[in-house]
Amino acid sequence: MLAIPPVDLLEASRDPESRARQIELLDTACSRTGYALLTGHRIPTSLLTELYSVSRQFFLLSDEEKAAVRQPAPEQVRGWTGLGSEGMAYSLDEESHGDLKEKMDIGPVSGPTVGQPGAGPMAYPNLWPRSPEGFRAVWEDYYRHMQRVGAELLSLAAEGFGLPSDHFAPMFDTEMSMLRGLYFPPQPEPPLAHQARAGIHTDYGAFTVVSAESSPGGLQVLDPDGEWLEVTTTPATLVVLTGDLLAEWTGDHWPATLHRTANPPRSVAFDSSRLSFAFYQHPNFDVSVAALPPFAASDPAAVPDPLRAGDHLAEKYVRQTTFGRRTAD
Ligand SMILES: O=C(O)CCC(=O)C(=O)O
Ligand SMILES: [Fe+2]
Repeated sequence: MLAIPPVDLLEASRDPESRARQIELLDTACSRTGYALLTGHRIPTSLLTELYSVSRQFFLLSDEEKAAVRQPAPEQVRGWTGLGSEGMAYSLDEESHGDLKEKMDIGPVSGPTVGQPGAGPMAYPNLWPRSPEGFRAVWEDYYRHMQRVGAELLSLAAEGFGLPSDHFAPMFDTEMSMLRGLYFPPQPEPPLAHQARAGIHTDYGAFTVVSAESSPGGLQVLDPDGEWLEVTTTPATLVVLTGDLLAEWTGDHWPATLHRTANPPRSVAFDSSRLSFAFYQHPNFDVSVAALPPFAASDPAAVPDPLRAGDHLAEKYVRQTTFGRRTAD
């Protein structure tokens, strides 16, 4: 398959013709390969350097120190969990051993969802580590950039679907997006059978925007022929994946991307660690998600019940964090 050029957000803001070209690239990438590379995102290199630096320092603290910000409950997706604590594949009802990763999650950094349980089970306040210094400021700054990049992607998507540029904006005005830092440590011992750095899954929201180191044992997507394709990541070339809600909105014109994080080859596994940052773009808790007009079935009997975004997200996260349970209790 021919490589699809990256979507360039600077080009998309240049003039109508350049914008149309970027919209077409996004549509081709999302519909054919399930992911797009993204440049022109205007995230300062210095911020990316700081993000990787404070995050590596955090993950290299002892487990006792990191436990001060441990995730409090399965449906409260905030804070740190250690190696083997969750299994992404359980979100698809696939059994696996726990993923060989540590993770740290934050949600919105400002706005009405922060700390308001009434806004849904995922609207919990963030948990901030005391060390390293500067962690919170850097993560908040990066989160805001991700919100902006995510909003720009939704505008391009809407225009590509023949809808007004701001079609999605009201559905994201109290969004519940999430930023997850992932640390995949070296593997001195061989993994168990069916144990990956992150098991096979689709992401649950709208777009996922990933920045990651290009070390061995990285992101792979399943292509339509059933082949696992390596996705080349670097901190500054972002990777955009389409999640479950975009698949619903587009009637699978943009299928939710099946992906996983592979283990490093044994020959380099002893000293091969990897950092990755996934921003999961989630709408407001109570948004009803159904096929948009260009994709809606013409036969009313074929129209499925709309999905409530918050219910879908909460259910998936609980399965992922409890190795398959469907409710938090
Ligand atoms: O390893 C990565 O870069 C992405 C991991 C992933 O897909 C996820 O945690 O949702
Ligand atoms: Fe993912």
